Amino acid sequence: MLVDDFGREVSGVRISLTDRCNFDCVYCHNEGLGDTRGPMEPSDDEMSTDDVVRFLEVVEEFGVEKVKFTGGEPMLRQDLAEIIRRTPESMESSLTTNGTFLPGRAEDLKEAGLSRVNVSQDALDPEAFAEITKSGAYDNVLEGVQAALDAGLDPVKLNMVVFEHTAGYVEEMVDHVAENPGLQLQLIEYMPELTGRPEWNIDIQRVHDWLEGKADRVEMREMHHRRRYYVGQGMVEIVDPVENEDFCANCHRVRVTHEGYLKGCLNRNDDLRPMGQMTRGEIREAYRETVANRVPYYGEYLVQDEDDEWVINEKYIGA
Ligand SMILES: Nc1nc2c(ncn2[C@@H]2O[C@H](COP(=O)(O)OP(=O)(O)OP(=O)(O)O)[C@@H](O)[C@H]2O)c(=O)[nH]1
Ligand SMILES: C[S@@+](CC[C@H](N)C(=O)[O-])C[C@H]1O[C@@H](n2cnc3c(N)ncnc32)[C@H](O)[C@@H]1O
Ligand code: SF4
Ligand code: SF4
Repeated sequence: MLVDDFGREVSGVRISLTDRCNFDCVYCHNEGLGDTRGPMEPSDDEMSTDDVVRFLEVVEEFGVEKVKFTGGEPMLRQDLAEIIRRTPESMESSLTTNGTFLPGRAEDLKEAGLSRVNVSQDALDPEAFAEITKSGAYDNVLEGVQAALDAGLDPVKLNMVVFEHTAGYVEEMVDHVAENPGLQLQLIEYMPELTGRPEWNIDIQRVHDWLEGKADRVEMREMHHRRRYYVGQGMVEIVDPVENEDFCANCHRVRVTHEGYLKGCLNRNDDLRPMGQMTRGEIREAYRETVANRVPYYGEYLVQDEDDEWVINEKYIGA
């Protein structure tokens, strides 16, 4: 496994398969690429099936153990099951989706080798859901979650971004997973730096404190040192990257954009390496360079000045 200059092994890759989406969530960071999504129109800049598979075969040589498929909405790719089927057997594959296309397709994905799925569901209330996603697909998403459970995808994680529009629904969502075996919940800290709406922010520490009092047991996950709270039959994990040096110090994934650009960090677009029509040997080299240039975003790329403000480390200005 390759290790970067900060001692972080790269054990996983996170691949955005498309920037297209059938939703228009008010907070969407689109995996760091800004709002370039068009609803359903076909796109000619996406990696082909073969490009994705070739990349996975190369990183398998470096001992990468896990791949996460995301987007945009990755299930808009009709070749998703084929990609999963052709993913090297040694790698665990998981998917992050808005869930709308899971009914009727979850079983195929499971059969193709998908291990588990994360479904974005920000509330148990259709009106709040519609306001956030700009879609009327609430029932469809619930059906998608059930289809994933029925297909035996395990676990099925619900992703909920904690921000102004959803804060009032956190308790209900925690109770929901506590009562439903097979479901887990990820409470994701809202990232304002990629959306430009700081006023929607909620202090995630308040949620940690509340869960600490409610949980039967608390664990720390190796990746990102995320805290996991066990409540009833469910597990609630907090994903809190913002201004969190410990989170970045334990970041073990390289990312790939839908056009096939390697990228060392979600929050940075100044280290992109296009794989384009590269040969396997060239991809190998580009991957090595990406890992070699990885830096923890908070704590190294951004550092705190004397007023505790996060500013770009001088080393990286103009680099
Ligand atoms: N800044 C930052 N945010 C991340 C990172 N990983 C996940 N997130 C945030 O968490 C969201 C949900 O991630 P998911 O795609 O569900 O996957 P995950 O939670 O990272 O992975 P698993 O728990 O292993 O399924 C992402 O879209 C980001 O908003 C990371 O490395 N850095
Ligand atoms: C970009 S989406 C891509 C996959 C799929 N379309 C979905 O919604 O699950 C991946 C995850 O990013 C989260 N996300 C998007 N914008 C965010 C933001 N500004 N802050 C925190 N999480 C965000 C979403 O809630 C979703 O769980
Ligand atoms: S469903 Fe996912 S990709 Fe689509 S707008 Fe919402 S968060 Fe973004
Ligand atoms: S370095 Fe930090 S911000 Fe960048 S991807 Fe890793 S955890 Fe996220």
